[in-house]
Amino acid sequence: MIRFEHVSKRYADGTTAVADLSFEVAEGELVTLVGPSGCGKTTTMKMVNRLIEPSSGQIFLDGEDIATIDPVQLRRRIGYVIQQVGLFPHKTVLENTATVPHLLGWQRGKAGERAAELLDLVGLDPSVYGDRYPDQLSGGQRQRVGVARALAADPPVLLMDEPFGAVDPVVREHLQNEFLRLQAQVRKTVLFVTHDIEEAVRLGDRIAVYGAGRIEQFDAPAAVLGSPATPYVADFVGADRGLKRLTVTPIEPGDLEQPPIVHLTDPLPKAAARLAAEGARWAVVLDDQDNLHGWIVADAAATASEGTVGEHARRMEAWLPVGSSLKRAFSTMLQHDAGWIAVLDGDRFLGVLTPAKLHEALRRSIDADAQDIARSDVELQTVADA
Ligand SMILES: Nc1ncnc2c1ncn2[C@@H]1O[C@H](COP(=O)(O)OP(=O)(O)OP(=O)(O)O)[C@@H](O)[C@H]1O
Repeated sequence: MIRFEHVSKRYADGTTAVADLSFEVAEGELVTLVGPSGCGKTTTMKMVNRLIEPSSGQIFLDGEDIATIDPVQLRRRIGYVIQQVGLFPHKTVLENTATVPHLLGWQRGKAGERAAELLDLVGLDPSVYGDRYPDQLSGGQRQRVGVARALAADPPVLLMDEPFGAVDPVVREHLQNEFLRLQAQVRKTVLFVTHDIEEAVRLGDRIAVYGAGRIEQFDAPAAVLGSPATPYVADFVGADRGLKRLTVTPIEPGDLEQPPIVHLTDPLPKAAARLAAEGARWAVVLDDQDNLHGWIVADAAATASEGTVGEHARRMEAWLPVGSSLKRAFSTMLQHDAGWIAVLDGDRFLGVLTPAKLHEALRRSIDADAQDIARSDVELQTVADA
């Protein structure tokens, strides 16, 4: 969808911002460009919508050399979101969102409808926020309007330059998650600039790690974290790779423990006997449809001689869908101050993740990586020997 072929940019003062870049972003793929300040990320991005012209090389959009496309026409095919958002202060949120459809000459009503639809999509109720002005919004809400505006004319490509850079870490994580959900729906081809490796790992289908003016590694997040291509990447990714692996390692059914299970309608003595027989201190409580309700502790079950489990069960709020990252599991545990969390497949209870199991899963993931690295070393050695 977007292809760079030997692209370089030298500014008038002699600064080489990027040199000989070649890479490709597939349709519907989200590629993050990550690297320290001044390494050429923004220059790369601005060459795609021709805010900056390359000194040499070619960039193709859907097979077409963008140098041959009129810049105004080109920019209509490309949504652009920047950190400063750049909303018009004297226009309402709805008018701001409808900017591009207006420029494209859409009927007023149609443009307004589209803008409202987009605001809804980014989680802003148009009936609440549509008539507000940008200074009546929080920083996070302004960023959402920026994303809605970039998507309004339904461009196939989205360029995002540190779009969540100016908000605090909690709002940032929120916006990242919302954006991932949104991207799963709209499947745009996205180039996303960030200097934050965590953000790059969380959002990117693939990551381009920039050194000074060049890409040091272009790979899937797990590969960048697990087998950095150069010492520079290893250094940039950081020494705490184990922690970062939390982000890319999913909870798998095999990671889960199976505690005793009782049902809401079970008589208490029966549940108590079950717990005693298994030597368990607590059991998971399911409802009649086998959906998660909560848990019951052995003491509560043993001291009451009548009634049902439902009368003594506690609700369980700490749960996650299977496949969620270990990082989410960890933060859910902390947030609920829970010693374990329930893992579900849809509504179906699969088992529980405990801190010990979480640690095991993390170890497994790091070890698998180490083996991968060892294997690729061996392969390189074999090639060198041949
Ligand atoms: N108009 C310009 N004239 C001269 N040099 C420039 C110009 N714009 C950028 N540069 C230089 O080109 C290099 C790459 O800049 P660029 O903005 O692409 O980096 P970046 O990776 O996006 O950095 P940051 O994360 O700080 O935004 C830097 O050394 C910068 O100083």
